Amino acid sequence: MDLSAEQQAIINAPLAPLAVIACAGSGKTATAVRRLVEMRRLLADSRARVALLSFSNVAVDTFRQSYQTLAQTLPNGAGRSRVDFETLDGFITSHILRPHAYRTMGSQRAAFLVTGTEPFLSGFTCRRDPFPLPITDMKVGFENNELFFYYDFQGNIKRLDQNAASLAVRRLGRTGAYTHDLGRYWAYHTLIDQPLILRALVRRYPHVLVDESQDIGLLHQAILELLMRAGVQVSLIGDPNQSIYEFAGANGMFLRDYHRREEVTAFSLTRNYRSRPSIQAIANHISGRNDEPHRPIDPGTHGVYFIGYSNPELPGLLDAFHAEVANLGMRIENAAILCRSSKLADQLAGVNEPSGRGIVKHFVEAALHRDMHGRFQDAYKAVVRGIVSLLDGPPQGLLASLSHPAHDRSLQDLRRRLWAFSREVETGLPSSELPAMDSWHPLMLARVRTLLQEIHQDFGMVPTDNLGHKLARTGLPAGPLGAGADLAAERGPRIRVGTVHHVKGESIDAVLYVATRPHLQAMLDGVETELGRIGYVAVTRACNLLWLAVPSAALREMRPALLAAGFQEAGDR
Ligand SMILES: Nc1ncnc2c1ncn2[C@@H]1O[C@H](COP(=O)(O)OP(=O)(O)OP(=O)(O)O)[C@@H](O)[C@H]1O
Repeated sequence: MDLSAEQQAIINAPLAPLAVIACAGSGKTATAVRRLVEMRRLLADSRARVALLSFSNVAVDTFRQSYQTLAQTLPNGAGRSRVDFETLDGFITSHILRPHAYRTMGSQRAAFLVTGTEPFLSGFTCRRDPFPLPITDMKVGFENNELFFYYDFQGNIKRLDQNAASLAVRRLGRTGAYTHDLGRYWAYHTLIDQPLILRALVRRYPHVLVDESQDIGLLHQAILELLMRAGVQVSLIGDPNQSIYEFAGANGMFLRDYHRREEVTAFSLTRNYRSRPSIQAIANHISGRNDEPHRPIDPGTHGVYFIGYSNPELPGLLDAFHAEVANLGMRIENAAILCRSSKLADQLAGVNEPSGRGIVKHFVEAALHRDMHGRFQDAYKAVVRGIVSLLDGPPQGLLASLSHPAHDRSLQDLRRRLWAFSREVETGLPSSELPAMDSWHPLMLARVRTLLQEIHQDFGMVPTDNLGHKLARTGLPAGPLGAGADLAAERGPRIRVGTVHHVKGESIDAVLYVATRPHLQAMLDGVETELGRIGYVAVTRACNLLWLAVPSAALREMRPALLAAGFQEAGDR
């Protein structure tokens, strides 16, 4: 790869904290992993380790694989294996929470994550008027160097009575349980209460590199600040204009302001390797930046178009996009239809509300995810919810541990068994194309019963009584669960539909972004708001073809601004 001068400068910078602000498609992955190799070269035989942290397991795996190839250039014995790749939360969990937090929590057992649906949590609430707040709705903020408890009221922060909240959190802490937010709270306090742990971490990881740093939340920042004060050199790399997790306390400010610190050196990446110049021009218009396209101008039929839609016309618009992708010789697996909300994504993908009642609904949902939409991960998670609901007093934390693969390796075998059940039509969850009442239901019941017996025998987890009653067939249709499944099969593979959040970090050949009027307005107004940044992320995923679907009712008013931004109107090709 022919690296740019900007990329080289970052890779070869001295061993010190860096702040790298990069535009979309600028090769952050390639740069960060090469920087890591160079850091390892500079550290030579030092026993110190370097951690490269990101926010998704996919990103972590990409870094790991890429490093394994590139690190071949390091001399033998240069400590090349002393690097760790993890998600930021994974790092906090494996180095602080799991091994050490129980002492600070006053618990007799190792800390464990809960998803929020575990029945025992109903006994944990925080005093609040007029109704107590479930502890799972409690959030932790960070202001003026202090943590505080609050809850979200229609998008606003409402501070809780701090004493009452702290009492509730400590009571839950004594059981060893934590929610995502409370996990970070306990990690922070563990580092303060147990300075030996902090010192050991600094010795082990004197250098930490955080990719996608715009996603660092306030509590993550609080933990990183403790590590930095104790001596860890932290480098941040990311794009503040792609900060789309504000609801989780990540607004990109930590990254944006990091270069102001005395010990930090600022760098930037301003060349987009991903998108055609016409797409890059729109990205510049939205972000107010002047980033440079790497790819040459090429007039072909690919490009950027807007097109009006009304709700009844949406299926036709999706078909037209599908046809255009095929016409241009692109692969449909490299195309995506994106929107802001998961509700609209489900509607566009044709996901129906699952039929059936109670626990049966989980299995119906799983079968539909698998058979109609090819969403195997979602199918697995629905099966996990169904099976855990059928266990009598399941081990605490089981639902969360099974749902988040990275969190607990001891459950590998059970996870495999549940994966097999959720995938295998012949031996596990039956096909949604069977008549639901008379064929799918009895088969499902018999196979769930067998699976529960095996789980009892092999893992010691006892099933509940009255399985037949809990898995009654009430509310199931006489015909197939996925009415229309035959039709879907006949139409062949379809372009995937998802939210913008789902495709963060990806390069996608052809993108159709289905926007509402507020989404469009926010995007055209720039990247100051989160909604505007979501539009920026959607646009900058596209390599070659970008279609923007605009509500017909807004077309007249928005046309001038869309043309000014660099879009062409679809009919004008
Ligand atoms: N020097 C280079 N020469 C050619 N291609 C490059 C170079 N650097 C990176 N690329 C390519 O650019 C593409 C985009 O890179 P990458 O996905 O890392 O971008 P990114 O900065 O993470 O983008 P985003 O933040 O928008 O997800 C990749 O296909 C990568 O291989």
